[in-house]
Amino acid sequence: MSDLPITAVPPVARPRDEAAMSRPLLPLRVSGLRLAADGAALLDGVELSLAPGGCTVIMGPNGAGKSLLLKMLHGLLVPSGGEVSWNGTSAAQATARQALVFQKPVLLRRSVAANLDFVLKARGRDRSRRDALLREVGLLHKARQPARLLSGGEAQRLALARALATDPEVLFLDEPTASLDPASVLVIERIVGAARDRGTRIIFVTHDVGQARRMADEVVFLHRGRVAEHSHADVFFPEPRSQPARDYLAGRIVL
Ligand SMILES: Nc1ncnc2c1ncn2[C@@H]1O[C@H](COP(=O)(O)OP(=O)(O)OP(=O)(O)O)[C@@H](O)[C@H]1O
Repeated sequence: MSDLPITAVPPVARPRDEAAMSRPLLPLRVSGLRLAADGAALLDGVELSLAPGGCTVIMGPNGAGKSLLLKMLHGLLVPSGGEVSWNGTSAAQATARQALVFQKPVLLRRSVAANLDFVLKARGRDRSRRDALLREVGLLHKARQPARLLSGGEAQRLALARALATDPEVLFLDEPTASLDPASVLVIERIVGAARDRGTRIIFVTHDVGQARRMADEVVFLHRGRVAEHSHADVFFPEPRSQPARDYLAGRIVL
């Protein structure tokens, strides 16, 4: 739990807005989004519109605000100003229809299978899907093994299966392959790509330019807490418009 002055959204029950629940979560509109701590703006004036479908990759140098933006879009942090609207639904109310996979997966100290059983039961999903999910991420043969014995790549695949078990409309990934070997990276990318092809909206933070090229339909480039560029991947990689993005892609230090 952070002791920093940023406010996490309290886990309180909110009244169900039935009309909002039946609408798809996209398009997303973010306007004037600001997050401040101790008087310093960590995100400022963030404007962003995301259409339904596809994969948006968020890139930018260390400390640009990528993880904070993801957490605010997912309704885990309260903005200091501005608005996040998922097709008229607030970020806090959209959380349960989304999933977030972190760089370091947090797994239950139970078997691989029990990690999925827990989520399927908690979300009222069909528990017979468990084996199909484990097969999809190549872990069916490890179903009875304690999750704590999984390798880093296997643990991340289980975290991804757990996220997909909730049938999220939006899947956020925050550097999910940062410590994995190249083969595991490609496995994760294949699973995420398949989810995208089934209609899950993907929002993916990565520093890996090769991965961004493979995954992105469009790129949001953050710099110093602001959106420096938001372009289609076919435009961003060959001809980035902003100087920070040009420097970043060229491997130059971006401050
Ligand atoms: N709870 C917090 N309170 C105050 N400042 C914070 C808090 N969390 C993050 N920050 C600061 O906000 C800035 C943006 O952090 P964030 O984690 O979003 O960066 P990032 O773009 O994801 O970076 P990286 O690529 O290094 O993961 C950083 O300067 C960080 O130190």
